Amino acid sequence: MEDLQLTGKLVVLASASPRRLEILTNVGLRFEVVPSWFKETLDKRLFKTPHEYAVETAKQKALEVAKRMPFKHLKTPDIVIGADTVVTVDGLILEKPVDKQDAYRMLSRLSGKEHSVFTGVAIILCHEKEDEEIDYQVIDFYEETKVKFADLSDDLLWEYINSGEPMDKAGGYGIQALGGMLVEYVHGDFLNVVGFPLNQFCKKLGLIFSPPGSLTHNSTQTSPQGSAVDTVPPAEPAASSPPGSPTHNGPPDSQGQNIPSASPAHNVKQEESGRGEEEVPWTLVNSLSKCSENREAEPQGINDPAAPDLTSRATMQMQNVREHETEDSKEKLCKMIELMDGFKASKVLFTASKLRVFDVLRSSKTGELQAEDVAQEIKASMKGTERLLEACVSLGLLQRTGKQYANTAMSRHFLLSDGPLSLQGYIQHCNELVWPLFTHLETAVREGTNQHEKAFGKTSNNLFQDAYYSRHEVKLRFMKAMHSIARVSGRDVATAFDLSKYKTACDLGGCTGAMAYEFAKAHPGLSVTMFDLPKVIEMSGHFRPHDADDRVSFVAGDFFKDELPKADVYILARILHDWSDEKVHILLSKIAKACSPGCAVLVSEIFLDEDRKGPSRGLLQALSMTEGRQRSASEYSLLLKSHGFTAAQVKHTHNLLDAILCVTE
Ligand SMILES: O=c1[nH]cc([C@@H]2O[C@H](COP(=O)(O)OP(=O)(O)OP(=O)(O)O)[C@@H](O)[C@H]2O)c(=O)[nH]1
Repeated sequence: MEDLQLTGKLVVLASASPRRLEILTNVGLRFEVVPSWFKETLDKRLFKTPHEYAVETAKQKALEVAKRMPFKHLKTPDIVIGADTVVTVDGLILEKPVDKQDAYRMLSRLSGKEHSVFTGVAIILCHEKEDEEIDYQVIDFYEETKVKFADLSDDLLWEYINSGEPMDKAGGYGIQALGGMLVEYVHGDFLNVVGFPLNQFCKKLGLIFSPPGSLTHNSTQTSPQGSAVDTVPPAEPAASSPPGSPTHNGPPDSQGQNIPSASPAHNVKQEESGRGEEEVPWTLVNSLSKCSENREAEPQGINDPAAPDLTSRATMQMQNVREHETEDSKEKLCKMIELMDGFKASKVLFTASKLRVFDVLRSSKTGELQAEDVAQEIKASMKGTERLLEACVSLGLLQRTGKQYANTAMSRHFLLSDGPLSLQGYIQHCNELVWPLFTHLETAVREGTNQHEKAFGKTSNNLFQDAYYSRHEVKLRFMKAMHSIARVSGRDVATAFDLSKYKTACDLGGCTGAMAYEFAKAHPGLSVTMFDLPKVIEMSGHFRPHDADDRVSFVAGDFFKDELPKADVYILARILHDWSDEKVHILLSKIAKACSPGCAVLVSEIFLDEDRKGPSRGLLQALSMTEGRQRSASEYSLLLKSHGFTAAQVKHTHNLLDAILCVTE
């Protein structure tokens, strides 16, 4: 851990893939996610091999983010990671299917055959120079994994396609989930198929960042798979470029290039978000990088002399099947236990948050405390505190070394009350408002009504006027909840679409203004008016950021009754789900009247899958709704279309809220 050379560096994953996020989070890498806007449209015919295509796409994805961040996010990353996964079969490169028919074409081509999965990875090291220009060093590599599919009937394929799983996956399947059922064998790195070759990535990181002395820097490292280092001139546009184009100073995947040592060239930056320590198990990473030359010795499968003979392979396969079946039923049992205990886990999180356990641990000198010190700080019993802390450890909210408890990276990220991405406001809302409503779920289901009266002893005809904004402390709590959601999801929503042609925006029901500030930050040419009830506006000052942008202004009014401020783009973030279709029509018709041709409406909500089978976050939320309903992207698109807003672009942000943008003709 002391060896860390990533300490204080801003590491960015230039990917919207939730799998890549999970793989890298699981190993303790601390990073920000900035999905790339690079369109995967490189001309495949220009590449001699599929892996060159994947590597170049990965590189362009990462470079686009590395070059955008200093302007759009006003900070320069130190390291940007991009990746691209493709499947190759019959000389074709398969990416993500565009629709169900495309998924069918892909999967029926894969049926009964072995195919290759290539993931290209690019690691961009950004060096700020004295003249404020930035140097980009590119280290890229790829990994190949062979996968064999069983013979698949059309019925099975369609059942699988209708599950919705294939749509955002290279080759149209997800090996980590239902798609695993289609697979006979995998030769090579499993995580490479899932979208990120973790093992080789760690080796590369080890070579780049291992501390001086433990490895020789700038010596020639031979990589088992293609690995190249380029330096990209700072003025290079992030446009698509085939191999050999000016972004390359060397061949696209020539082997045996130098791996630069990034550590000496980097200024260590300490960011407010607490990127002070890294939790990557560096000893492991360093040993992996040292082992990389031994890779060829691993048994590769059927043609490998080191592989077991046929008889023992058959026995092993039978054992695998049995183990798989037992594993499968164990997995189901685990899922059941998780569901049964889910409410306890939520309540542990709520209680630890309410008692300020995470803040208390952070405030201690060393960042760690023993149970008795925590008990004293939170004014609770020793026995109860110890149980709570242990439960938190089991849930990944805390970590314990000996008797000392400390926050995990996840808690530091989301659970400190003053963190930029703090979810405390929303957690408190869940504890104080949603939890009591859910204790009456059975009656809510029987009666089809919201249980506000049962839970809080008050009838509410208008949830906002009668419940959320009736008392000062309840209003503040509700505003804090909305604030934390807007802070966590705001940047992804604000950057979901190119809004550069618009000059003014109006965030309707924007509550504390957090979303409006994110839009202003993301779009330097945009002025944003935040429009909400007078009762809300009078308290929005509590939430004003220190560096508040004066392009954001606040106007009080009721969007159902009052005239709307004029704007080129109307933002409805987390608004429409609260209302019936009838009320949504009233609001949209008011917006349509205020709009001139070319104006846009951006709706940000949890989008239900088209078959309404998920995401469960949206469907669970619906259970405590009053007159509103959760909708899919196409339902929102239809509502908007009926008021003349067409040409819908949908963005699944993989954050708390998705977004759809529609424009008037
Ligand atoms: O078995 C699996 N195979 C592939 C995947 C997922 O498929 C996609 C591949 O697409 P791509 O590399 O273009 O990445 P995107 O999702 O578009 O995200 P970027 O923003 O990085 O371009 C990838 O998500 C794999 O994880 C899978 O899940 N299982």
